[in-house]
Amino acid sequence: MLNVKNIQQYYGGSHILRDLSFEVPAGKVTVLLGRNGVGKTTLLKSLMGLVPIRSGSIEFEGRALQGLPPYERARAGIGFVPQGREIFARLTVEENLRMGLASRAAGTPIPPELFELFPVLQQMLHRRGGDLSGGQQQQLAIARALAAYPRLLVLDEPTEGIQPSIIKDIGRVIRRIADQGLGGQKVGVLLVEQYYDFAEELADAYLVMERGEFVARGHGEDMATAGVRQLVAI
Ligand SMILES: Nc1ncnc2c1ncn2[C@@H]1O[C@H](COP(=O)(O)OP(=O)(O)OP(=O)(O)O)[C@@H](O)[C@H]1O
Repeated sequence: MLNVKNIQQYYGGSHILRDLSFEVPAGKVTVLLGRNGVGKTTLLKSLMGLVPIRSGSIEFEGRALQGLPPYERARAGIGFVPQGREIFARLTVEENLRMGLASRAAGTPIPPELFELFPVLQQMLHRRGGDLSGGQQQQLAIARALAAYPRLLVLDEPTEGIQPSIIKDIGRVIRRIADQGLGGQKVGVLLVEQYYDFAEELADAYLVMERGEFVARGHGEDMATAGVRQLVAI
């Protein structure tokens, strides 16, 4: 469903993404691992149109996305959960979720499924985002991305700084979305993660990045035998 071919990206003179090609299939979790600063966030920002690529192609469901602004990529069916969550601290949980509906027709209700996935958000609907714990904010950021019923969910380190019980909840939600879809449609997941055990548990497929290049890739069940933990150990 997402088909990326030969993308190259530069920050000024620094060559950050070096000829990357990969696919993210529907109904599967594809995990991207790598140490700090290898280019994972830059890759996600390139997919979302937040930084320009120099060359290569990004196709989603057969449609070329390169050159389109971020809101059109969101409207095409891609939900993005950025690193650090970036929820609106002064808006309520409900208002944050409504922001996620901005690409849908006016008056579209918040999908009730979101509260099944994250019951805590129902309880906190009228609290300000900034008053939630870090883990609850992360759940809100994921729910906001899901509000528009994306067919591709892109997450940048959702476990960073989150307590273990909420990490488990987030893992269950990611698995459920990949297995059961959302709003009757299949969903592919692209997950950037540094927490190896979480990544291994969820991965149907994996990619390992070093200095802007993929140095290993394969099926999730082969991660242990392929020594991926050592490749990303700090
Ligand atoms: N706006 C920018 N301008 C110039 N260089 C940048 C910019 N953003 C990132 N870089 C550089 O690009 C490289 C890749 O950064 P990126 O944030 O994509 O890595 P990452 O793998 O996501 O790391 P982390 O896990 O720490 O977020 C790094 O060397 C970084 O210093």
